[in-house]
Amino acid sequence: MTESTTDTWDLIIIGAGAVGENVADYATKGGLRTVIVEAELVGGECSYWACMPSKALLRPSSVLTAARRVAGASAAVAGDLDVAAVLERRTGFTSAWDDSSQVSWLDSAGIDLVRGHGRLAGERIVDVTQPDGTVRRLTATHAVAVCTGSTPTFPTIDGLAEAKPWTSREATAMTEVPESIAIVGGGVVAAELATIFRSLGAEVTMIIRSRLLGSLEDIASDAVRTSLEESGVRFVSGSPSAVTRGDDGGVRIELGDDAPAIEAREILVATGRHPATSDLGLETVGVNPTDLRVDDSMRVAGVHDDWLYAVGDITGRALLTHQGKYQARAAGLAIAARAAGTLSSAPSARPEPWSDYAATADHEHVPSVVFTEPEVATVGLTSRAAADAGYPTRIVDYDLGSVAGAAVHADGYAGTVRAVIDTERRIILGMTFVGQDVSEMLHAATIAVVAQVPLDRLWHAVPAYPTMNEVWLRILETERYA
Ligand SMILES: Cc1cc2nc3c(=O)[nH]c(=O)nc-3n(C[C@H](O)[C@H](O)[C@H](O)COP(=O)(O)OP(=O)(O)OC[C@H]3O[C@@H](n4cnc5c(N)ncnc54)[C@H](O)[C@@H]3O)c2cc1C
Ligand SMILES: NC(=O)c1ccc[n+]([C@@H]2O[C@H](COP(=O)([O-])OP(=O)(O)OC[C@H]3O[C@@H](n4cnc5c(N)ncnc54)[C@H](O)[C@@H]3O)[C@@H](O)[C@H]2O)c1
Repeated sequence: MTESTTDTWDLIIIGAGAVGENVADYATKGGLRTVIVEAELVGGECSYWACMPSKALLRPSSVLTAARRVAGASAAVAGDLDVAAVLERRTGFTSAWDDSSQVSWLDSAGIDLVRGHGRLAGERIVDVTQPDGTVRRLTATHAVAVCTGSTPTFPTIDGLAEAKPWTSREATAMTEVPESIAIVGGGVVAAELATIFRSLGAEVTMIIRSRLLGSLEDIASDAVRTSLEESGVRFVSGSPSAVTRGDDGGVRIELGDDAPAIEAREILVATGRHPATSDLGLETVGVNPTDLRVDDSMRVAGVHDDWLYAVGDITGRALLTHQGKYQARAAGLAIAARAAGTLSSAPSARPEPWSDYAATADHEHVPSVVFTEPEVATVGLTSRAAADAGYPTRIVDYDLGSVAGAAVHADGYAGTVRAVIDTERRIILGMTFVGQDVSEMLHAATIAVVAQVPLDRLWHAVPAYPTMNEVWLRILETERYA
């Protein structure tokens, strides 16, 4: 990539994760001259330490499990996973933590790159501390977008920092599988990594202080916990009070209250993430780093002249790559349209909901997949969230295993589908699918939920036989007749 000599652009973006890249792409297509500032690798967390390597590590064991569930195929897979090959395939997905191909993409998309740590230093000004220590001042004529992601949250536990705990970064980049690992936390990161470590042969202990995957429907969290337990994962209730790393290199974790201590080779902390707003200079432009608020075009509230945007994990709205990229499309288009004068820049002018300039679906229409065994695919509101929001609801559950397509898919297929129905408007507010390979069934539900397709029209969306999607018909029949 050729080094740019200018220091002024229409739009400056801090953070070249998937989200920053998409803001840049859409704004550039809208005619803006755009630069992106990146402190580590272009591509961000998802490409190198999150979505891609974790899913690459999970896939081999799902394929093996799937083959073992089909008589006739199972005999052909007598062996175990080839751990070295699994790790090597993972490394391929991260391009061995080399971002050259993503840098080439920036170049081809006409987006400039400045490497270094970016900090706001006043209105539309970003100071970049470059790898050689020099500071380069960049100025934006229209807008700055902060897309710096999120960082792991560490609980206060005596000795934790000294014990050098793993986070999802060390886990997804591991070169050897530890013989045992204790995982603190019961969210998505913990559940997916427990699945990975167990499938690769580690002894796994999960230390959870509340229900596993507690934000999901109980049908999902119960199924994943049962499956992890059946695979040999040990569950311990509580939260660590102290951790020490011994001379043998292993860790000892105290839980307090006379509970027996846990010993393992490594401790992995997966207790949530928080917006990466520290050392970003937000306070120089009057924004409290712990209270960053955006409208649906991702414009930061309370900034003089309304030139600052925040997009992706940094907003804490939905810590998911696809949702951050969706916000990025809205923000990139809104920034370009405001620069062109085709969209109002007035602080009071909120973008029209469901327009190109608004990330409206963030509020009640977010899809996500937990890639455990079984998989959990969800969109929209859970039954609890729908009730809390005051919607009149009915829950309709259906046994996915009793659908003909599922019986063909895997012998003894086990799974459940839950629809949360708004009984007044007769639309689906949320859906949860639990079972093998349900991730690929999610998008039909996303369309139904986002488009608010009436149940009586969904009746005419005929699922092909014999596929697992026939569960849609069963859900609608149950809603009508049961
Ligand atoms: C283990 C794990 C697995 C996940 N799996 C999935 C999944 O399967 N599907 C899914 O949708 N989501 C998944 N996620 C969530 C997903 O990774 C995030 O939602 C996504 O990466 C957020 O993108 P982002 O661009 O906002 O932030 P990031 O990807 O974190 O990018 C931010 C970028 O900003 C840079 N940066 C930060 N501060 C500065 C600064 N001051 N100056 C310059 N550069 C800076 C960083 O180096 C980084 O490159 C997973 C997360 C984890 C932890
Ligand atoms: N497949 C995916 O899409 C995927 C995969 C991984 C991560 N993510 C995203 O990353 C985000 C972060 O995930 P996460 O799992 O790190 O966070 P989380 O907020 O989902 O879960 C944190 C867990 O840690 C527990 N916890 C917190 N403090 C604790 C303590 N002191 N002791 C014991 N337990 C404690 C909480 O009870 C909770 O179970 C998620 O919101 C998710 O959107 C998505």
